[in-house]
Amino acid sequence: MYESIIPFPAESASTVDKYCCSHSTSLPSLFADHAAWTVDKFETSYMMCCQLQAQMCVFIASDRRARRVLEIGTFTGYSALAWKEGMKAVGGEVWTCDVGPRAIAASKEAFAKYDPEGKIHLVEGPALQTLQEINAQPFDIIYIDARKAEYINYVETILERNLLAENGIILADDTIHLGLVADRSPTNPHSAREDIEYSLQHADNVHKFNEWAAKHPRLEVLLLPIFNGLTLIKIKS
Ligand SMILES: C[S@@+](CC[C@H](N)C(=O)[O-])C[C@H]1O[C@@H](n2cnc3c(N)ncnc32)[C@H](O)[C@@H]1O
Repeated sequence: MYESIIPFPAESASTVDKYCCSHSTSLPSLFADHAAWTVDKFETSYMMCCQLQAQMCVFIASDRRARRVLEIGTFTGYSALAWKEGMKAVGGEVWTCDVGPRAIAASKEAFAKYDPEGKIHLVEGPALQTLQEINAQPFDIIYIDARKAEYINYVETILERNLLAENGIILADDTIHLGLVADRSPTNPHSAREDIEYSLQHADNVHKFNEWAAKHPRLEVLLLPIFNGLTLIKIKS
């Protein structure tokens, strides 16, 4: 039996990633165009999810026959476009929110170009306010990809306001944060990063969320070591 993470040196990991992308259902060309545009315009383009994760969003949305997705953290709109793509057969809609002026401007530009039908709704403002104010018709998928220190509050508000549809799923991104949630010893190569103080702060916040979610009596939780960590959450029936 293999462990859940098979270690690869960085170069092999990149080759294996490309292999997985090219052996998964391909994305329309707009995704490569938009990713390249984001890399060109944003020094923080690493915040955008990777191609394989976008392929996963498309797959999950279509597999679950989702009609309404709520996304917390738009950035330039790459993952929102993936949710829309996954719901194209049913004409589903995405509500995505961001607070950063540059992200808002960039995603507006992207949605004007790639979503002329207006299936993606950009909500401007802090996520917690959006979660408090958004029309409480339930969502089939809620994707959390914004401020790590607020992940607990996001899920608490989702529960309080019944924002998740019956059999709906919450996906919380970046929940192993470079493995630093579990291992910050020198054996983890990321413990020697230049931005280690910042990364450890992130990891602490994510760790608090992971502990809280795993112990929550109403939640069923699966933390997967894919991408930068992805937690699947559903409400116990
Ligand atoms: C990791 S990026 C999102 C990436 C995007 N989901 C994608 O894959 O293309 C996180 C985004 O969350 C936004 N953000 C951070 N704190 C926020 C908050 N309190 N409310 C709303 N958005 C926030 C940031 O401006 C940033 O654009």
